[in-house]
Order: sequence, then C-alpha cells, then structure tokens
Amino acid sequence: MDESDFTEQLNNYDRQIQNLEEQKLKILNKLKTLKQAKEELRLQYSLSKIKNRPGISEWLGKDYVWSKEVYKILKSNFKFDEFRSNQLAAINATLSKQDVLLIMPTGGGKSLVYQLPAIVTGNVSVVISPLLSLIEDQLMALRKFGIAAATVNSNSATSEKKEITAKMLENKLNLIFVTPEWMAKTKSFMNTLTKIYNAKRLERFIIDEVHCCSQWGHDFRRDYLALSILKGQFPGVPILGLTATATTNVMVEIQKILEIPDAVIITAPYNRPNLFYKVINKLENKSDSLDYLEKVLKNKYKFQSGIIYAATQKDCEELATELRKRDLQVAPYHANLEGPVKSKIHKKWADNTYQAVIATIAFGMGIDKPDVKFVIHYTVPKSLEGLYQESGRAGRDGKNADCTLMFNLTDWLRNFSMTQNTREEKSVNDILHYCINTATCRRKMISKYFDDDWRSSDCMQMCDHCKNPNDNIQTYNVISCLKDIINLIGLASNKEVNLTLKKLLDNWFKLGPKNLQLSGTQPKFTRQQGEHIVGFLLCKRYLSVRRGYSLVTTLAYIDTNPSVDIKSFNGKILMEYSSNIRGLPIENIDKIDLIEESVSGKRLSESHSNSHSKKIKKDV
Ligand SMILES: Nc1ncnc2c1ncn2[C@@H]1O[C@H](COP(=O)(O)OP(=O)(O)OP(=O)(O)O)[C@@H](O)[C@H]1O
Repeated sequence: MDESDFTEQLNNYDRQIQNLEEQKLKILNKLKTLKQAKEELRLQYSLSKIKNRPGISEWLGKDYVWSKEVYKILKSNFKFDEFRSNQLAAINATLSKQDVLLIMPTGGGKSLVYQLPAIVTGNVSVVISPLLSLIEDQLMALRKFGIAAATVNSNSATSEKKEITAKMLENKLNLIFVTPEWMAKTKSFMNTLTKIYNAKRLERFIIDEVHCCSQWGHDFRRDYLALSILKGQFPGVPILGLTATATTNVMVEIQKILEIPDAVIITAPYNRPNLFYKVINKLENKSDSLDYLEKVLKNKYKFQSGIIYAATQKDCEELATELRKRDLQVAPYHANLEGPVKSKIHKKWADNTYQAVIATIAFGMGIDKPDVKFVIHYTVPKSLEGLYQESGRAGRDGKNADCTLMFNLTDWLRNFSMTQNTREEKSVNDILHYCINTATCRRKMISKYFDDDWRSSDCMQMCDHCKNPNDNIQTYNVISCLKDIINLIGLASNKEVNLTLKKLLDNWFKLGPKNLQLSGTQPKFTRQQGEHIVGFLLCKRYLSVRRGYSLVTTLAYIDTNPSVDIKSFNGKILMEYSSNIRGLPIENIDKIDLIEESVSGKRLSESHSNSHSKKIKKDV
C-alpha cells in the first residue's frame, strides 16, 4: 500500500466516523428531548391528578371499626369535643392504611392526626422529624396525653439506646422519634425496625415537615432523600406526611421521592384569617429603615412580641446592634451561634425579655409562641412559600397579627444573583410578583400560588390592598420608560459598562456620567417610583437580570430581554400602581402624587417623548 492509498483510506474512515459521530449526537439530542418530554408528561399527569383529586368526603365517615374508639380518645386523652376540618379525614385515611399527605397551616392541628392513631392502634409508629429541639417539644406534649413515646438520637447514651430498643421490641413504645439522618445512617436502628416489621408491629411512618423532601420547596434537606428507602424496605407500612406548606409541584416531588403515588392528599385552606399581610418600601437609606423599625417596635408593637427576618447572619447581627443602640430589647439569632446561646435567646424571647429576635430563617421550625404579634421581613424572602411559612409564625393564638414585608429591588436582585437553577429563579420571580403587584389582594396571590380555592370575601380587609381596594390605584403606560431603559442599557453596553440597579437609576435620574445619560431632563417621578417601574418590567420579563461575578460576590445587572420586541406592544405596557400601598414606609411623609400629574394631563416624565407615560384611566 502506498502512502496516497493509505491517506485515502484513512480519510474515508475519518469521514465515516465523523458521519456516525454526527448521527450519534443527533440521536443523543433526540433521546434527551424525548426523556425530558416523558418526564414533563409524567409531571403534568401527576399535577392534574392532584388538582383533580376527589374531595375528602369519603374519609369523613363515622362508622369505621375504629370510629367509636377515635372519638373516645379525642375526649378522654386530648380533651377536645370535635375534630377540626380535615383531621378526621386524615385519621380515617391513615387508619385505613393509606399513604397520606396532610397539608395544614401552622397551628391547624397536625399533631393530633398522628398522635391519636398511635393510641388507637398501639404497636410502634416512627416519627421522623427534622430537629432535635422539635422532637423534645413534641415529647413534652405527648407525656400529657399518656402516650408512650421516646427518642433515640446522637445524644442518647448507649444504655438509653439499649433500653429504648428493648422497649420497641417488647411493644412498650407507641411513638419513636428520630431525625432523618439517624434513620438513614444507623444500621442498628434499621435492624430493630426490620424485626418489628417482621413481627407485623411496625404501624406507620410519620414524616414531619415532609416538604423538606422537595428541592422545589424552600427548606430542602438532603437527609430527607434517604427516606425514599422506606417503601422498598417496609412494604405495606403506611406513610403519613405532614407539612404546613406544599405547592402542587412540591406534592408531586414528595410522592415521587417517598414512592407514594396514590397517597390521599388532604389540604386545609391556606388562609390565615387573623394575619394582616402588607408590603412596604424599604428605603435605600439604612437609617430610614431603622427609624421605621424603631418607631413600630416602640409604638404600634409596644409590649408585643415579634420576629424580624433578615437575609444574612451579618444583617442580623448589625440590625440587632443598631436597634439595641436605640434602646430596644432585641437579639440576633442565626445558625452560626452556639447551641446554648441560641437556646438562651429563644428562651428570653419566649418569656418576653426580648421583644423581638432578629433572625435568619434558621429561626423557624418548632417556634410555637402563640402571641407573636408581628413578623417583619427586613429583607425580601427567596420564595412565597418562605414568606407564608415565616410570617405564619405570627398569630398562632388566633388574635390579629401583622406580617410586613419591607421590599426593595436591590435586596431582590441580591437574591436573584444567588439563584442556582431555574427552580430557584422561578421562586424569586414569584415573590417579585407578590411585592410589585399593588392591585391584587395579597391573600389571593398566596392562595393562587398554592393552588388553593379563593373567594374575594375571604380576606375581610386583612391586607394592604383590600383595606383600601380601589384607593389610588391607577394604570400607567410605561412603554416609554422601557424604551428609555433599553436605550440606557444600549449606551452603557457601547461603553462596556454593566448596569447595576444603582447605576441604571443614577443614569436615568442624571446622576451618572454624562455620556451614559439620555438627552432631556430627568424623569419627574421619584427615584423610588423609577425603581418600582424597573421592578415591574423585570417581573413582566420586559427586562432581564444578568449575573456578573466579582472576586468576592455575584452581581446582578439589569439587561434587556432579547426575546422582547418592543414594537409588538402596540405602544402600551400597562402598569397598575397604588400610591396608597407603595407610599413611603415612614408615616407623615409627603404623599407621592403621580395621580395629580396624570389628572392634570401632565406626563409621568416630561423628559420623554410625547407619547410618554400618559395616564390611562383605570377600567374598574
Ligand atoms: N380538634 C381540636 N379542637 C380544638 N383544639 C385543637 C384541635 N386539634 C388541635 N387543637 C389545638 O390546636 C393547636 C395547634 O395544634 P398543633 O400544634 O398540632 O398544630 P400544628 O398544625 O402541628 O402546627 P405547626 O405547623 O406549627 O406545628 C394546639 O393548641 C392544639 O391543642
């Protein structure tokens, strides 16, 4: 074979290989697309199955073999006359050996649903709970009801573990509490459970805070994934999952992870009628926010107890220090504090020595102080679920309490910049919608998020919108603002400048470098209203956020959305705006009067083109 023959054959092989590689790539892509479509189909099917599930009426019967016993125990052990809605259904379903997911708001009465059946059936039920402190609280409560319950965990002495194992094997314990880590990693415990299972005395698994299974949820915990072994290892043992919040997506994921596709799903209404929800502006200037907190803690909430949630440990420490300087009895609480320090702070808050804790979300599960009068989010939370859950710690006693979110776009952008996947992006976008929307009932937005039924009469004026439903709501055409912002982004991009929110607003309001500004005068509306408009345009995806990376942090830049064709909007992008709700947080400050300008036929901004932002009368 001469060299040219060799080269020709070699090239021939190369062509064939290349050809096959291309086909392989196409097939792999096709395979990926098909797998994604299959997953999506599964998801859609599961979602529709959940959304169209039958009501709970079939579980409300009072003629089950256990019904008499159940009512007797309700009265004798728990001293209650009646079940609350959904408690009876969940109890009947779990006693019928069905898998059950019970979603009931904080204070709804979930504990009874696993405690009472444990007395009815005897045998051993295993409660998996995320925190040792939560377990201790539950055990304390159970002693009152005469239920044989105990815990084994990493703090248990060897003799204690032996004693509890013996009790479990001898059927002398009804409820055994463990953490998911313990459950997954302790072989001896699994061996004991296997023995009990083989003896047909393993009654059920109760998974508290079951939403922690889901990466869609706001509290995902890797250890919960280990619970996927339960169905395989102990077939036929029913699972009862309990949580205060789970969107339909979260429910689907829980079902998948725990392998309980046919679980009976029981949801109580999300509405907490005694909580007043509101969103207020958080001003850029920190001292204004501190003034606001000082004012409400010293006046409106004088002698009342509350929680202030902040985003980071540093924020909590700083805020607590500042408020203490203003003679307020508060303390920071976050995951980085030593256990005894955390307990001490919790205790001092529980006995009202501290008026408020300034906390990260580490201050959460197991907080069951009944008289929390206010929950303030000093920083916008990362999801609506988080907001609902955290603010839900207020008003457990049924009395009116306030849930206030201090919103600014900078905090939101910081959250956005830290998102790591599309799920997290969706969560932060949902909360932006909640904050920016000033023309819809807050409760309605929360209910919609959780696919809950909603009637407008459910709010009873217990949110900032419904308190003044039509007051000061105007509709503005903000298309010219979008055009201006797109032009500002273009100018910056030509000069290779990235626009953070601050830089964008500076340039828009003529504070930035001249060559990055538009011609004409600065907008007539306030910078804060400008920020609101940017938030609205981000929320509606007319603008987008681009991440940038510095050595120390991730940044968020405001950018155009390439898929938005501004010509297709027919000259209109309508934004509803309630100056009542978006008024400044400090009372007695001059009211911003966009309305006056619009009523007198003036434009939102005189610097802009003729068509700019003319007010369009709201069609009520
Ligand atoms: N059927 C009932 N009748 C009257 N009170 C009840 C009933 N069931 C529960 N409760 C009371 O409701 C309160 C809240 O119950 P529980 O602590 O079980 O709520 P929860 O749903 O577990 O709340 P969280 O999500 O905060 O843990 C308790 O004080 C409990 O005694």
